[in-house]
Amino acid sequence: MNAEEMKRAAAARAAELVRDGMRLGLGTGSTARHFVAILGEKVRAGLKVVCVPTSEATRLQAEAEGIPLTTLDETPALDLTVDGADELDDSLRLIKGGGGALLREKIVAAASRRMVVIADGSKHVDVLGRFPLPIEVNPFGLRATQEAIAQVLARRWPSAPLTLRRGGDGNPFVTDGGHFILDAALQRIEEPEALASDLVAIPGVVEHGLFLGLASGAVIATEAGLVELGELG
Ligand SMILES: O=C[C@H](O)[C@H](O)[C@H](O)COP(=O)(O)O
Repeated sequence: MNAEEMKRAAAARAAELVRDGMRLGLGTGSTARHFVAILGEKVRAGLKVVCVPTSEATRLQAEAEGIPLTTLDETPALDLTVDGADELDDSLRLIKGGGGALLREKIVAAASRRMVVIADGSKHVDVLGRFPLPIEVNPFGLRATQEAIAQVLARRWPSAPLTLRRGGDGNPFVTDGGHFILDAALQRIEEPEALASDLVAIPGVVEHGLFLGLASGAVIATEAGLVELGELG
């Protein structure tokens, strides 16, 4: 199986968890995209669900698929969110935000009774951190916030690069919420919980890509087949 086939296989397994009447969170990214496509097929075949998308990109795809959408204002509690991840470890701790959707993804995951991660085997790691950690910041005071983050990081990572994410046009990448993203190349995050509390204490930090205690299960597609972590049902 190539990477896309693995993503599709993980998404198809997660789609089996969906029941009539469910309120769903729809993730963002190339893996979640497969889930939304499969869900669209089921909806067109008669499945009744309402869904909250975690990004404008996912909202557009879901609309095109004919999936009924709602908002967290109308539907503040969800049954299940299915989303991809940039990295996950055996304890279902995640790094997310490679596509810049981390803020809405975290709000939606936190509003869901269950969050199931879908990924190909390359995302499953022993220690988080090889994927640069996305940190979403308010554009106001960018440089001051960047320096405050660098000081916090320097306690454990004396020379970790902290880079403002840019789009293809060279301008700063802007999230759906109108914020910027700083990517921290940390390589190994031995204590993600400690780093998470340090980051949220910095004014100007809107959110970070460490998802801790949010995922309840994962479906990981490997060459040898599907591996399930945690609780799916
Ligand atoms: O902001 C993007 C999201 O956190 C994605 O879920 C994550 O980047 C994984 O995306 P993909 O499935 O494309 O690797």
